[in-house]
Formats: sequence, structure tokens, C-alpha cells
Amino acid sequence: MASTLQSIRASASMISAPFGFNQSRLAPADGGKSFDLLSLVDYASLPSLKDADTKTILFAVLAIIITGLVSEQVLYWKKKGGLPGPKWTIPIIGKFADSLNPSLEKYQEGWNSGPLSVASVFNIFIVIASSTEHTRRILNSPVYAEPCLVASAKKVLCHDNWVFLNGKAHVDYRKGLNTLFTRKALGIYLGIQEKIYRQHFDLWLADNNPKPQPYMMQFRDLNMETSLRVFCGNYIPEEAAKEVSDNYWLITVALELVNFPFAFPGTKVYNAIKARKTAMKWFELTARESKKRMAEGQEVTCLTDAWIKAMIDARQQNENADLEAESRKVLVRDFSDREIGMVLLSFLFASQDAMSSGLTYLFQHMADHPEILRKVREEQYRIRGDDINASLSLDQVDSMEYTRAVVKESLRLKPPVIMVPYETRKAFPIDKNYTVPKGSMVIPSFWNSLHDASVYPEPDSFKPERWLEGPQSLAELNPKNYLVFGSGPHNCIGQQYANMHLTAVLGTASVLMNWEHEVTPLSEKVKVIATIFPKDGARMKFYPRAVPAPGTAPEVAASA
Ligand code: HEM
Repeated sequence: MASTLQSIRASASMISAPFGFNQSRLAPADGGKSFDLLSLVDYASLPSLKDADTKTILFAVLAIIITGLVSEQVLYWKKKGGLPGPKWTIPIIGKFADSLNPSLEKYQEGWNSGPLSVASVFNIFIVIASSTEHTRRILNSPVYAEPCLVASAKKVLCHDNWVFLNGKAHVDYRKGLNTLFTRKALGIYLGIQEKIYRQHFDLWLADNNPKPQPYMMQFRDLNMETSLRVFCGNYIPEEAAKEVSDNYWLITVALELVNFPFAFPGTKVYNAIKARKTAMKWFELTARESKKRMAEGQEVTCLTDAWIKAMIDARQQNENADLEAESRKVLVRDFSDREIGMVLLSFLFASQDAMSSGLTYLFQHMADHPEILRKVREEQYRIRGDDINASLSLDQVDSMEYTRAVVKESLRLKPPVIMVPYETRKAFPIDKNYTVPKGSMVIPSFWNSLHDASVYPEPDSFKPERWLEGPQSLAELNPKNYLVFGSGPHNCIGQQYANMHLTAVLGTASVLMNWEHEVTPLSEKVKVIATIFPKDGARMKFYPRAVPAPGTAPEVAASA
């Protein structure tokens, strides 16, 4: 009882001081008939009691803090086991400062310290995998680990977006989307892509700035507009397409690894939600309008059309009862306008950032390796014949063996996505020596696999020829190392489209333009945003390239 009173008193004194309470104000209004709690207190002993209580509270608080800090370290050591990583973790924030300013060099330190290493940020225990075996094991163990997006992702991309599905629900949903990247569909997209990147080349050529300028954002614009038109055709008017494209950057920056997760006005998450709402309005309209057009039997002009046409066809096939039950269920599933909108939202998000990184480095690598660019041109002149302005077919793109090897090598040397965060659903015995605790973040990293000297000799050199040495070459014998597009159930669904796009853009650019890259001390330094970019933003200048006279031999045209 006494101790209760003491704490009441302690609390009263702590509370009253700042609010300026005094004894007379606390006196009862009924002239003293009411029970006066304070009259029970022996005032003579008050000062010492007060002191004792303050000390007790201070001690208690201190003890709680110390226990918390010690148990944080003990827990970290226990989870860390024998793996490399900091011996202790900075209290509470851990490696937060590093994640605010990510650098490739810091990541490399971790990757090179062992196939598995650990860190902790805000008490999230993180296991980083850098060997091909461990990385693939994470990507291919859906029972133990699933992709984890940053805290704000569900707010930004909508909580019911398919990208948050896992297990069977995810596999089934993806089956329904595979139809979007068939050869037939890619052939339709190619025509749309070509028109758009030629318009962007004209803009670059019209840039009358005499000196090279950072072109990273112009490469992004090209990708963004191409993807938007490939996915949505002309259902979105010009002005709205520009608005969606410009605002999409707000979505990208709100999904960076470290971000304030609440949507207060003015925050990145708030702006991203606004951008998403505008984009979704147009994507849902695309779905609605496309459904009308496809029902009328009109021509397929974009990915949404191809998707809706596939649904209509499946329904008709089903009526003929020719399909197996399993595929019937998936194909005939009617995707609502909102679901289609959310898929388009996810595609655009996934495509613009990684493809912009890929395209930036592709142009940079080409300018820095003129002999390789010459070979690309020779192949292009050979395949395109005398008419470099004729539209391309998918067969022609497939036959660009050298250009495709250049794209593959460029993505290997500078992989746009260097890691993907996953989370363990239960304790994950990742190898015979270590089990990742449940609820940890596990990060498969791709850099070391893609720069493994035993598979890619001279791993830091740009050598497209390594992809042309036949099936017995080291690179071809070890496809498991080529993790540019991930692996397992969540591997990149857009990889054929991405490869086709990069090959076609480079091929056409090579015959229409010459370009110069101003190499600066930062050109080879990597800036890690979500994907990677050259730190100087890729300073380029583009010039028109003369059209070869009819009948010029490809090797002669290429050397001009
Ligand atoms: C050079 C360009 C690209 C690169 C390097 C890239 C890379 C990746 C990587 C590494 C992943 C994670 C894989 C995993 O967890 O195993 C991924 C997933 C994904 N990508 Fe791409 N991507 C590119 C372009 C695209 C494009 C153009 C699209 C859309 C058309 C796209 C759509 C997606 C989607 C939807 C996922 C998640 C798939 C799922 O969870 O099932 N990506 N991508």
C-alpha cells in the first residue's frame, strides 16, 4: 500500500510540475468533506521518499534500457553464429547509416567476406548470400523464403496487388500472365517499340547542346514511353501518358529500401500514392476500353489487348471443351479491370527502373568499346540490307546473334538488379552449417555470380565473345551463374521482352546515330539507387549517322 502511495506521489510530482498544479487547486470544492488522498501522506518524510522514488525509477528505467541493449546484442550474436559480419550491432539502428547511403564498395566488402554474411538494421536480422549456390537456394525455396518488399510497398502498389502473392496462388496467377510474353505477342510489341524509340533518337539528335550531357533520364524516358505504349497502346491520351510517366519516378523513390513508411502529406509515400491513383485510373480505363474493342473483334494493338483477347479465346475454346481442366481454370479466369490495372502498374514499375539501368550501361559500354560497336553495326547492316528504315521483324531480332551477345554481356557486367530482399517464413537450413532464423531478411546477391572468374574469365572486362564460343564455353556451361533476371518462381516475367527491347534499341541506334561518351572519374563508379547507374549520369552526345549508299558491303558501311 505504501509503495502504491509512493508511486502515486512520485507520479503526481512528476506530472504536476510541468503542468503547474499546486495544493490549493487540488483542495476539494465541498469544504473538506471529500476524501483527501494527500492527507494520508506523512509530509515530514516526503523529501526522502521522493528522492528514493526518483532513484528507483531512474534505476528501473536504466535497468530496462541496459537489459534491452544487452539482449539485443546477445540475440544478434546467437543468430549470427559463426558467420562473418560486425561482432556487435550498433544499438537500435544497426547499419542504418550504411543503408541510407548505399555504395557498391560497401556491399562488395560484405559479399567478399564469405558466401553468407550478416548485418542488422533496426533490429531486423539480415543474412546476405553472395555465392551462386546460396543465392539460388534462397530464390528456389519458396517454402522457407518469399520476396519481401519495403514497408511502404503495399500502400504504394495496393495491398491486393498480385506481386504480394506467394505459393500456389502466385504460381496460378503467373500462369495467367504467361500469355503476355509469347512470341506472337512480342512480335506485336516490336512494331510499337520501334516507332517510339525512333522518336526519342530524333529528340537526342536535336539536342543542340555542344557538350555531352547526362543522358540517364533520357534513357528512362525512352523506356517509360515504350513500356507505357506497349502495355496500354493508345488508350491513354498523350498528355495523360506524359503525366503518368513523369509521376512514376515518385513511385520509384518511395520504394527505396530506406524510407519514412507513413503517408503524411509531403512525404515520398504520400506523393507515390497520389501518382499511383492517377496511373491506376488510366490503367483501369485501358482495361475497360480494351475489353470493348476486343469483344468487337478488333485488332490487337498492345499487351492489354493481347491479354483480353487470350481470355476471350480461352473462353471460346472452353466452350468446345478441348482444354484440360487445369489450364481451363487458369486461362478462363476473368481478370477484373482493377486486377489488370494492378498488373500494368507492377509491370511498369518493374520495367522502367531496371531497363533504364540496362539501357544506360548499354550505350556507355558501346561508346567505350568502338571496335565492338563496329561489329554490332556490321551485323545490323547485314541483317537490314539496304533499307535501314524498314521495320524490324522478330525473326530479324532473333538473328542478331552478335548484338544479343552484347546485350547479354552488358547486363552481366553491370547487372541492373544486384540483389533482391527475401524474408524467411520459418527457420531455413540454408546449408549444413547454418540455419537462417525465422523472420530474418535473406538477401540473394547476384554480383559475385556474374563476376565469377572461373565462369567468366577476366570478369570485369566487356567481352561479348564469351557468349559466342559455343555450347562448350564456360559461360554457356554455367547458366546457373547468369542471375541477371533472378531464378525460381519469382524470376523476371518480362525478361524476353527486356532482351528484345534492348537488342532492338541498340541495333537501330547503331545504324542511325554515332555517339560520344565523356568519360569522367565517376563513369565507372556505381550509384546504387534501387538499380545501378553510373555516378556521373552517363554523359553523352549524339550525332546523325550517314546512310550507306545502296549496295555498300556491311563491313565497309560499319567502318565509316
Ligand atoms: C533489364 C531489365 C530487367 C531486369 C534486369 C529485371 C530483373 C528482375 C529481377 C532480378 C527480378 C527478381 C527475380 C527473383 O526474385 O528471382 C525481377 C522480377 C520481376 N520482373 Fe523484371 N527485370 C527487368 C525487366 C522487366 C520488365 C520489362 C518487366 C515487365 C514487363 C519486368 C517484370 C517483373 C516482374 C513482374 C517481376 C516479379 C515476378 C514475380 O514476382 O513473379 N521486369 N526482375
